[in-house]
Amino acid sequence: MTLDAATDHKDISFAQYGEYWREIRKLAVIELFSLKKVHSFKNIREEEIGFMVKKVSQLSLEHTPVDLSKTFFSLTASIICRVALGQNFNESGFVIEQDRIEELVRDALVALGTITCSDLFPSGLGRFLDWLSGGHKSINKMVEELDAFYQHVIDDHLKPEAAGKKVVDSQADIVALLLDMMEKQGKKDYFQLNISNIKGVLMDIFLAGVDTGATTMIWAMTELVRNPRVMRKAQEEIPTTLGLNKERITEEDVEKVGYLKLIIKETFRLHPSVPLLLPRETMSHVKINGYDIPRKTQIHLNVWAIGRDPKRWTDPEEFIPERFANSSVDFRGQHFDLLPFGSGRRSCPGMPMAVASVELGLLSLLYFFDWALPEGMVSEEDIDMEEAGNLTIVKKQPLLLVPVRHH
Ligand code: HEM
Repeated sequence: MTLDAATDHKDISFAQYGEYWREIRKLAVIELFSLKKVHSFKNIREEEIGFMVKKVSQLSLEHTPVDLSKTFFSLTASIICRVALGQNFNESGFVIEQDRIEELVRDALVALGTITCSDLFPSGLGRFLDWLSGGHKSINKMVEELDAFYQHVIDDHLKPEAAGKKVVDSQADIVALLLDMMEKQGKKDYFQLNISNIKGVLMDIFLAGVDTGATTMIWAMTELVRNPRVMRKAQEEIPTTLGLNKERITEEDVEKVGYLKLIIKETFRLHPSVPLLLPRETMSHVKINGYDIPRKTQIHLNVWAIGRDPKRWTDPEEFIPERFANSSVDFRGQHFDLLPFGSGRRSCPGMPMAVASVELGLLSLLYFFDWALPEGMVSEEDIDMEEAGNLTIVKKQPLLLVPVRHH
């Protein structure tokens, strides 16, 4: 389900539908993803990353490899659960296991990225073939489970005792904000935010926010261990800038460490987590590079290939963060050579939130630990770089590294 699917209003016209969608997106961008809002969740990010460092520290005593893929997924799922739902995995009474949420998010993304028979044959034939293959059953089951989870969280927010947690509190979570918007909305005839819309927005935030952030951190750490020169340079700069006596890293610290920002840009270039962005549809006939593209053609933009295009980048397959040192190229949607968050009206509204978590997460792991290859792996070249997925691209094999706490 996407924001588009968040409306039950089946009897509205195409124009009204567009207007309806724009309203939800506008609300989301202004109310949920503004810089002020992102800043208000700073404590949550810092606290969750503190928990992650603590867990990795405990594991470092055993001198055994840590599954960083799992660690990063748990981190982003915990942050999104707190920011969006006000649900803290570290507190008791959580209605669904953290592992199960991660599993559902992964399965839902695979299902969304899979071309079904109904996509190819939108008539009854496609639906019949899907029914025969049984694929729709598992998707329905997954959506039902997530739906029940969101409903539970919404019911919790509607309880009288939750009233104190309302939006007066600058840290109110996204469900509280959406319920507040619903309560205060005016009476436009076709745009009425309802509970289904709220679940749709939550579904979008979950599917868009958990996997992408984790994937970016996994690839960044993978590239760092595969490129010891870059890792050394980062690990020299960090203590020189921040000193050695910090008990925890804050978002203010991130601003002081310039090389880390270049590393993250380089990771976005080589490993954009949504390699084909979201599909677009042409509104009218257009000609691009001499090719005729008819109206209503679905378009996929391959930002993965653009990031590796030798006409645009020197040594495109190499991980060289310095290429951005004296360059104005940025990933915020203005430079078409680097589009990990897309561009234009459908670009990622969660970008500031995502970048804040990725920077802080990586900086904390680099500040407190050195990272060694697991036993049996002789050189960095042994690290598997195979990619998997469809809508989002993950590292196929989990990233296993041994943390060595250095201060
Ligand atoms: C490093 C992490 C992230 C990356 C690389 C990323 C990337 C993207 C991309 C490429 C798109 C499609 C843009 C387009 O087609 O032009 C997108 C959409 C979206 N992202 Fe992100 N994203 C990240 C994190 C997040 C987070 C943390 C959230 C929410 C908290 C989020 C919320 C969304 C939403 C709601 C959409 C759909 C917007 C729409 O339908 O118009 N993203 N993201």
